[in-house]
Amino acid sequence: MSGLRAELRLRRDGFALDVALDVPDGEVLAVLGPNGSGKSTLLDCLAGLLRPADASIYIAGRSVAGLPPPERRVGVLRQDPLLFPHLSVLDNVAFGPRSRGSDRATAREVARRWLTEIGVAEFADRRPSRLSGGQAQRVALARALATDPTLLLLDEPLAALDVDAAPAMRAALRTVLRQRRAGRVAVVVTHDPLDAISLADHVLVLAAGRVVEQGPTREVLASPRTGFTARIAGLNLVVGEATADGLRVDGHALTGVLAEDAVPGDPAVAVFPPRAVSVFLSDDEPHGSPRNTAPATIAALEPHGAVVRLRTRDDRPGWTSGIAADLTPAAVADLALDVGSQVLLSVKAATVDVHPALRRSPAP
Ligand SMILES: Nc1ncnc2c1ncn2[C@@H]1O[C@H](COP(=O)(O)OP(=O)(O)OP(=O)(O)O)[C@@H](O)[C@H]1O
Repeated sequence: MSGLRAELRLRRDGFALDVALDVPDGEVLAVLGPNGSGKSTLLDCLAGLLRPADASIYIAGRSVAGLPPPERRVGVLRQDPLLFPHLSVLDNVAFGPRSRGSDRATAREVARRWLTEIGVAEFADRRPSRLSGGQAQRVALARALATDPTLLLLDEPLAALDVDAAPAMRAALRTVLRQRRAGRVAVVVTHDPLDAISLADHVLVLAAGRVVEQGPTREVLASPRTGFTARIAGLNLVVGEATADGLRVDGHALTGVLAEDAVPGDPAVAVFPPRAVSVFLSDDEPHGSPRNTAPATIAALEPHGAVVRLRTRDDRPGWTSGIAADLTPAAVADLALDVGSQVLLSVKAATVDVHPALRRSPAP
């Protein structure tokens, strides 16, 4: 048995955590949930900082529930990089392999390799006080990886970074987590559905200490069953392959804005909000951007606050399958829309963000 498998029950005044999870080897789980839902508590249990009596945790087939943190082979990255101020960047990263028995030269070689991998090798000789917050956080990621953890725990690794520093860290996380390295599972706590989409194979949503949703990332975020997930997701997600100017889905093009690290030919996901989708009758002249206009069939029309949310059937090739669009009640009446109506959907290219996505099957 490999991967991560855990069943945890913990009680403390006014709060109970009750979670079962199972992450296959090499894969990434994103943990989402409102404040106070138990995300950090879950990570602390996995790391061994909390050791509830009622727990079974298997990492790579090894039972670790009774083990203290250093014996679990778990790497942890928190919002605060917590680097040793008196050591150079290189020695901060070499510290893990050193304490696991590597000699100094080998530990430094491992450290250098990870610093290079994460793109921060140029800071090897600096003290942490001379790093920006974003650089320090990337060094902390290299430090967590240099211990060769079988479980990598990331607790909101982007939350403390400002908007300028976050992209480099996000790219570093994508590089590392997309390797889908055999013998390693990663669990990342995040508030950002885009990070869940681009980093994680599976999503687990916690509410008040319990799992309220769990499953493949795209399924959970595309068909949210709870209000919380709907609020954080609430976006159209179209999976395909990146092109030079957008996404290709089943041979059909969707023009959009490519994220910096999206590579044409690689798996990608296009993301756009329901309010960015315009709806026309099939026999109307196409409006908006003709490039992103394609036919769809209405599957459902439901009130959604002040608007009507339309969903399309997911039975045709291309990007218009299973899409949500928000319309005013007046527009629904004007167009005489009903379930089964044939319509044209149009979405402006500028509102379609194309992000790298994970490959469907793990790398060999
Ligand atoms: N050291 C502690 N002792 C007692 N209760 C705690 C402690 N830390 C957290 N709690 C409580 O445990 C519950 C879960 O907290 P936890 O920090 O795991 O949630 P979270 O989902 O990580 O929240 P956030 O998104 O705000 O970080 C909360 O009710 C919190 O008040």
